[in-house]
Amino acid sequence: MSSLEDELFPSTPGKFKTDRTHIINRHFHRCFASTTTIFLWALFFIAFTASYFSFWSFLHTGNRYFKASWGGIQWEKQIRNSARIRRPGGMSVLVTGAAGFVGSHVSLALKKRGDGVVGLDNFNNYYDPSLKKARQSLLNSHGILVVEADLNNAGLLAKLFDVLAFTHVLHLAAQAGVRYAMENPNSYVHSNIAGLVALLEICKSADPQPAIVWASSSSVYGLNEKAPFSESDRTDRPASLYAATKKAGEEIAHTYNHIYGLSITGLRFFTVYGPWGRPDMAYFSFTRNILQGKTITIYRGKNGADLARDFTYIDDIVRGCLGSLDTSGESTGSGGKKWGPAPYRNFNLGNTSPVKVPTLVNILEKHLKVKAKRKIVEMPGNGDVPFTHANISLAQREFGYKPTTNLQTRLKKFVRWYLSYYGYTRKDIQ
Ligand SMILES: O=C(O)[C@H]1O[C@H](OP(=O)(O)OP(=O)(O)OC[C@H]2O[C@@H](n3ccc(=O)[nH]c3=O)[C@H](O)[C@@H]2O)[C@H](O)[C@@H](O)[C@@H]1O
Repeated sequence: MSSLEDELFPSTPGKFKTDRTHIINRHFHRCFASTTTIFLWALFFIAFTASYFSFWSFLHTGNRYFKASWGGIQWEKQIRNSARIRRPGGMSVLVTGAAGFVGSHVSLALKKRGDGVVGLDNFNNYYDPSLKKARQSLLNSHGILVVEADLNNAGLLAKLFDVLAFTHVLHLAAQAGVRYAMENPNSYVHSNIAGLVALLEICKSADPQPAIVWASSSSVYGLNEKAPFSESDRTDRPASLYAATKKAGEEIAHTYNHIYGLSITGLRFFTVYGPWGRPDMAYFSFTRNILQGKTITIYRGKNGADLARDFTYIDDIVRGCLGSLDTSGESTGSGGKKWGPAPYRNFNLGNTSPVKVPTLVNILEKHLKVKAKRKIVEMPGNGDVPFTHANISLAQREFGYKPTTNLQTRLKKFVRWYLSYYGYTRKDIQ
């Protein structure tokens, strides 16, 4: 069977080569006999080389232009439409990780109140990309464009800021997940370190510079035992590479604030849950396994102590993100210099009431009306911390952050979404 490769190359290369050598030699000597001919040949050679190179360079740039999922007049128009501000004093926000759990929720909330939003997401397959695509469709239906690209694509980032002077960047794109860091450490460095620096480099050079709000994590408290966790507590003992990259992110952010005058706010999210959530998280995977009759593994800490998390509902997190954006203050740099100090802030966004993991399972059982098959195992040394507990008074003081929801009632909302999204009917769970 002939393949494309067969068509590009002769099936028996060099077959006639020896037979034709003497004829070629005779032609060669005749042609190069006079200096005029040599001169003409030289001209021909130069012309040929020049057109060869310009042809390849055309192909290269042409390819980029035609194949890229971004760029072009139409694309720029879509960006401007998506970022159009529809309220007085509104903002135009670049949301990275817009097809993610928190990103999609905040993008919608911004759009609904009249701010302009452009999303960016690399749609990686850390978890089912079809869920990310579904979130993207939802955003599209509300007039939000989500550009598919990686943070490390400096050309694209530069182009975005070329097309639009974003007033704010909400940076939520990251390699998430505490335990996966042992499997794929490089993905954390790629997104949470290199990607963050790539973004800050563009923001620092933008004129005007945007204000930045970004997702840090409660995991930066690591082995901290003092409860509840306050922003002034130690964060120099991370328990996972994930936490270490988030902590490094806070230090990197500080550097860009200090040198270039970027206004930067880090949000330490505490185990966020809710509809359209992340399938890798415990509340989500427990739900899936319970419904499928599979055993769930519940980790237990030292001396049989239950693990606990300050589970925080997505709506509270959205309010926290909006509050942070609204109070972010201005960046003070341009042309690689800063003209005065700019805000540098870190806030806990938690719920202030930790819940034990077995209690989370009890609540799910109640809403799902299915008994879980539980397997209790000792917490493996894979980056987990025994508990998290947020002190949120700083965020409360700065922008009135006040979590209003409890796990019991809000998990019901998640379960309802889960059942409908995955096509369960009432009959399936009775
Ligand atoms: O708040 C945070 O800082 C972090 O919250 C979550 O991390 P985590 O709290 O570990 O959330 P889950 O993976 O949902 O785990 C919740 C609890 O369930 C436990 N768990 C998890 C999985 C499992 O199979 N069994 C189990 O008992 C974990 O040990 C943990 O105590 C997110 O995955 C991180 O991206 C985020 O930064």
